[in-house]
Amino acid sequence: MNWDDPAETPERLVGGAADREDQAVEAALRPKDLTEFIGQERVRQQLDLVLRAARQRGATADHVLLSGAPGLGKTTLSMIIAAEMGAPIRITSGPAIQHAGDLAAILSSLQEGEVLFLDEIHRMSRPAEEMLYMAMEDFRVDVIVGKGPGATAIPLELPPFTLVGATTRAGLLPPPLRDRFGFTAHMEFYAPAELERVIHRSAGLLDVEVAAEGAAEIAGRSRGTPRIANRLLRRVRDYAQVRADGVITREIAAQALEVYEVDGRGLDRLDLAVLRALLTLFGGGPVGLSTLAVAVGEERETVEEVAEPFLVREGLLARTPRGRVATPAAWAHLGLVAPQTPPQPQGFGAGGGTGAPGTGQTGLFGS
Ligand SMILES: Nc1ncnc2c1ncn2[C@@H]1O[C@H](COP(=O)(O)OP(=O)(O)OP(=O)(O)O)[C@@H](O)[C@H]1O
Repeated sequence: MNWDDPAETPERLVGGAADREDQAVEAALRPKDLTEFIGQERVRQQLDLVLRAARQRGATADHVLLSGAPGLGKTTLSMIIAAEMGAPIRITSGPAIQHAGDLAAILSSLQEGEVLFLDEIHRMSRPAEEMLYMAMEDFRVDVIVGKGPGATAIPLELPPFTLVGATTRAGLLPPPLRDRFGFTAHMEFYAPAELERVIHRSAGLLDVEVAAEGAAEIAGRSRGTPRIANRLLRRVRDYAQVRADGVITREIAAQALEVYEVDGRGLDRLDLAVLRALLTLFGGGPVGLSTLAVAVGEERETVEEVAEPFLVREGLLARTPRGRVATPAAWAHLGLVAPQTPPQPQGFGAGGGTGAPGTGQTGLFGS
């Protein structure tokens, strides 16, 4: 199962990728200029300078690369760049550009100064990527006409434009592409206080009354991600409307998120299942990834790519050469006591094993 695919997992409240409802409502919640954009102070200041300077020179802004996890505001920032430059914006993504011709068609139809937002730029095809090098540097592309020995390259001049590339994996970009961006910004996860501001702002726009402690309660469960904060806010709003008087207090937020199975730290059912298995079935590890996945009844990739990154980030789980290991914080979070002497690994290498030792899986994961 792909937990970040909205079609497959509409119920995953703490996934970073946008689900259908997010896509429908996000436009209304997006900050429209840099002053409205919350947090990311350094990125904001640097970008402000880049854009102001370009405006003063009457020039098109330099190409911008934004990297960071899903839902941190890369699309929002690209729209703000266009708005600040008074320029139109064209939005596309790496997977949508599979042939160089697809890119040539987009580039040749850009207006002067237009912002081209290329999401998931690391997923573009190689020929398109190579075409982009020249377009970014010289505002020119060579369109190849014909095939084989008779093929000819016809140079095509482009109007100056600003490419805003977004990627969740800056390390995957080939250096020649990375080097062609004049400004690169890495977006960090948001501090709880910043997420509280995001929640108050969104609550205002959605016409929902939220108390300071209610916003703090939601912020603490939002995994440092504005998209998740906005999504949890909408679910808590539903609960407050149906079960209370519509006002989001700390109690209402906590009760609502318990119903939706998002715990006080933002862990959901899958995260907790992985952690609980690691602690109760394997004494805190080390245990191989495949064994852990079997124990929670999930694919290895799901555990590795969906649950683990947040558990590692939160300091609850460590990946070691001998397998996955729970940290003291994990024991504390589940209210369990770590065994005095860590049990010896029972033959589960990092590459996998065959299943939980003797304890069986039905009690914990049978439902
Ligand atoms: N700094 C911020 N201040 C206020 N709201 C924000 C901020 N950053 C993001 N948001 C909100 O979070 C939502 C998601 O942001 P956005 O779509 O820009 O994320 P993204 O990084 O482009 O995600 P993806 O990588 O999935 O495309 C937006 O609707 C926006 O309202």
